[in-house]
Amino acid sequence: MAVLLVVMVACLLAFWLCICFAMLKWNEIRYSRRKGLPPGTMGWPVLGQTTEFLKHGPSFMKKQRAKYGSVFKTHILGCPTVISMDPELNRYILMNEGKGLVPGYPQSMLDILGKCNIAAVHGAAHKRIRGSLLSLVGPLVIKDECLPKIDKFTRFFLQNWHGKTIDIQEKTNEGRKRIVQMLKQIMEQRRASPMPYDDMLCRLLRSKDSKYILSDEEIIDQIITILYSGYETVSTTSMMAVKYLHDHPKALEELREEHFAIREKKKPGEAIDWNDYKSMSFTRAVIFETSRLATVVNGVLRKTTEDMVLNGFTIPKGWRIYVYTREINYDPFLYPEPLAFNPWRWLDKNLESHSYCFIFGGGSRLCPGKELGILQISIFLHYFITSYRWEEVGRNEILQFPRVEAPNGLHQYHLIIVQDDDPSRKIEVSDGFDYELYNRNDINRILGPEAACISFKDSACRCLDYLIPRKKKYIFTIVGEGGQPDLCVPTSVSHGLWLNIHDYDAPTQLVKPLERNTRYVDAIMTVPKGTLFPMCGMNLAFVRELIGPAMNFGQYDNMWAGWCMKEKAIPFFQSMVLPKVCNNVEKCYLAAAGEVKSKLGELV
Ligand code: HEM
Repeated sequence: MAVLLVVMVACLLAFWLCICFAMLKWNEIRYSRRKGLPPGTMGWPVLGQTTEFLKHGPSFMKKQRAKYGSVFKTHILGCPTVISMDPELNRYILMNEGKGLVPGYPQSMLDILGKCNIAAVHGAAHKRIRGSLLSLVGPLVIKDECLPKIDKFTRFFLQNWHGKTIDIQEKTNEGRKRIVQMLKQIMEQRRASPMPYDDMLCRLLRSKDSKYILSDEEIIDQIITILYSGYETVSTTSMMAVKYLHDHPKALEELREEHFAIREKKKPGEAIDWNDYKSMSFTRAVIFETSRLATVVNGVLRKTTEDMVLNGFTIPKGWRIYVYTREINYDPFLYPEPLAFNPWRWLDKNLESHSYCFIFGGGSRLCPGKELGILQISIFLHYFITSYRWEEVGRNEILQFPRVEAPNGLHQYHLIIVQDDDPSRKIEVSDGFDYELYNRNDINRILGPEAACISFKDSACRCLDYLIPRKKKYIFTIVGEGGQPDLCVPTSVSHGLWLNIHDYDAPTQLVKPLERNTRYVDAIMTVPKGTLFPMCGMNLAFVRELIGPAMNFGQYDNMWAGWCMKEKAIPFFQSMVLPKVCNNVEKCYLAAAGEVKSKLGELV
């Protein structure tokens, strides 16, 4: 019987492998009928290599380049695509739009930005929309109109950041429909109002230049494009600049000198003017180095409108070309020691304008918001570094692909603070912590009649933490005046032993996460898997996923109140019957732990 089963499984596996192989082969043959295509593989039918591309990003690109050279074919994001990592060809494509090339951005992006947006149009329509956009954000306008507003806004925005944890790259995700509706309403109000508003929308509505009079639909798409294109690039570059400056004190020191020199010439509260901005040469260098090293834009997309011969390969009509410019940012010939953050290299002005600097694109689609973006980041850095010293909280993960992102913002902790004394007293928590505060009244309200399981005569109220469902992998409990649990090595449970541990209060612990006592007492104890280990719930850290609901604290008041609370847990314990073989305490514990894990696991 077992042999038959093995044979059947092997046959099924072989059949499945044959199908996969046939599908891959069929997809390759389908495309190989076309002559002159670049080398490369098209992956699976329909899906192509999208999964590998999105999962591995830059390393996928490098691997393919090692196999096939700087120009190769693939199938990503629903479209047959030629990827060019060849600087010369990239430059040619950017400079020669119109000769069989148009923007090739995915439909999903065009759906957000609208069919009149700048990336959806080409030829004369592109010239007109781009001209209108430059009349809003071009260098002349930003000097006279944008700078004073950006200065005022940034000063206001940066007020009261003292002691706070800030997510500079805060995420916003508004649906197009809502924005369109809002813009339509505002446009109606503006038209009906005699008030002279002084902003981009108003200038679009009352454009005096007949070349740039846009329809309502075009105005809406133009505004959404500005919001979309200018938001993420500027916020991500600002976030990364703050990160790099934090990691490179010499660069920060030089930047501070530049900005304090500007402030010294000014009265307190006086705004930045154009000359001040123009004197910020090291700031500009920091912004360029940040954009290069972080590579906020990996490349741009184009589409062929006819069969084209590029670098000796024929690219069929309708194929996408991913002009992948990321690698050029790390070219050691252009940027010696390319992985080092070295803003000083940009003080040589020729670097900004060299032929292969594609940080802001190139050719007829060179970023029209380039100077506006640099101005916004410069003003932000000015007020930020002249007003604050800052500390990075924890070791934050930075994702590089498909977009540069700090997925957890600049927070590391989410605090559940349980106040166990008089609930009429209000605990003051400093600004900037990501926290929830509960007192006895809150616990009574949340748990209703079952709140009795949390005693306020002792310290059991801290166990409320475990009852609040959330998807955190680690739980740390720190008692007000207590020690410091430590999860700096892979650990399932770590317990503050109150031995030579800093006697900090909890908030101090949080702001000094790296401060550790080196005089550890050699008191390591190995607890075998599956053994019940009684311990106190204070100053404890554990991996929630690993420990599960079988966590049990030795003292009565530290018993995990969750056991009593969950409606499912009560009947479970009432009806639990252990097998007869459990004839000693240890066997009973183990059997009970097994039952808990299998039947109450879902409660974690
Ligand atoms: C650090 C900041 C920025 C970076 C790194 C950046 C980068 C780029 C790049 C690489 C392109 C070329 C796209 C292509 O060729 O298809 C581009 C185009 C564009 N950018 Fe920016 N950008 C930044 C800031 C801004 C800002 C603040 C705005 C706001 C107005 C803006 C608006 C646009 C628009 C509308 C286009 C399309 C131009 C066209 O198709 O003619 N960008 N940007």
